[in-house]
Amino acid sequence: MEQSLPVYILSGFLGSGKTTLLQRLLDHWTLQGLRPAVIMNELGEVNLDGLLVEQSVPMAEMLGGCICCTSRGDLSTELTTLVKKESPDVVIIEATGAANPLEIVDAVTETSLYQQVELKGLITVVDAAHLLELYRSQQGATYRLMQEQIRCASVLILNKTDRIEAEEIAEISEVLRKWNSYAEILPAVRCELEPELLLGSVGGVIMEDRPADEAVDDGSERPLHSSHDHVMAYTHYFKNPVNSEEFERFVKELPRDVYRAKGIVTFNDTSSRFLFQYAYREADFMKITPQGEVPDVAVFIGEHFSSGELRTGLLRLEKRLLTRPAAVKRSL
Ligand SMILES: Nc1nc2c(ncn2[C@@H]2O[C@H](COP(=O)(O)OP(=O)(O)OP(=O)(O)O)[C@@H](O)[C@H]2O)c(=O)[nH]1
Repeated sequence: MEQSLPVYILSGFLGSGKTTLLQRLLDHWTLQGLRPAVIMNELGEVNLDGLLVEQSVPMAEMLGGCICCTSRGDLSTELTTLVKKESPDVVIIEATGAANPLEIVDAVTETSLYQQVELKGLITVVDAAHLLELYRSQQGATYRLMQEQIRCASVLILNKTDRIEAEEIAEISEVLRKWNSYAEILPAVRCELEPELLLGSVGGVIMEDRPADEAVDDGSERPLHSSHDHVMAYTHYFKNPVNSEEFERFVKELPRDVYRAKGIVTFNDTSSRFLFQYAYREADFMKITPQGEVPDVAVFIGEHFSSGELRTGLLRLEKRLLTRPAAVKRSL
């Protein structure tokens, strides 16, 4: 199967240092011989940040609104078009400072239904001085939005530490830890971080395409790779059709921390393919005949759930896991 295209979301409040980081990451990928592409979203009609990005980097711009306030479909379409037109090796979405990142997560995973894209994680850049000031006054919409952006990050960059004292860095790090106990906190000035270190800390999503023999459940306690990270999205590409009743049961029994799921599946006991939607504990299945080549895929979005467990359950439905008697006994 083809490798999935990694997608990163870059979030953070206005002026926190997102563009500074974006440029660092683009330089890093370009030096590695990769072809990055960018989706930029600006509140104004002119993309000033975009002017700072190398002209050779393909870029889609969504101007005049914030991604989460315009239709989610727009971002999803934009991403699909960019992938088709530019065949990048990696995509980064710089979200406007006013956007709620969870809406963007939703739009990216929407695209996973039609394209081999995989949300790797969400990087949130925090302006240390700005947050400290807001934390001390504890109010306002900005404060709440920042809190939201911090809460759903898979890695936090505590930027602009040159603007606060050493004790304050410790103080604000504690605040970040309180709001998000999963994400690694990386203090920085001008987002000067080793890109490998940063990207390595994003974690969160299991690589789907491991060889089947690695996925054999031998009943041992060997933890699945990153199964308890702060996962926001798990994308599962099916290799086999599944039984419709078993799949419906699986969806119905999803852990509470998974609050959204969607996908396209082929059942081995029906003639049609189905689009399924799951939100707020309700599932909906619709017959579809997709245009073109569309993979069977399911995306699960939530907080702190174990993607390893979901993956195991789905592999089992696909009969890609060899369940040995010992393992069966344990689960009874
Ligand atoms: N003192 C200080 N300034 C910084 C640091 N990082 C970035 N800046 C400056 O902060 C300003 C905003 O940085 P950007 O990278 O454009 O921030 P942004 O989050 O993309 O801003 P928006 O596009 O408005 O959301 C720029 O003038 C940067 O040079 C830092 O660590 N310390």
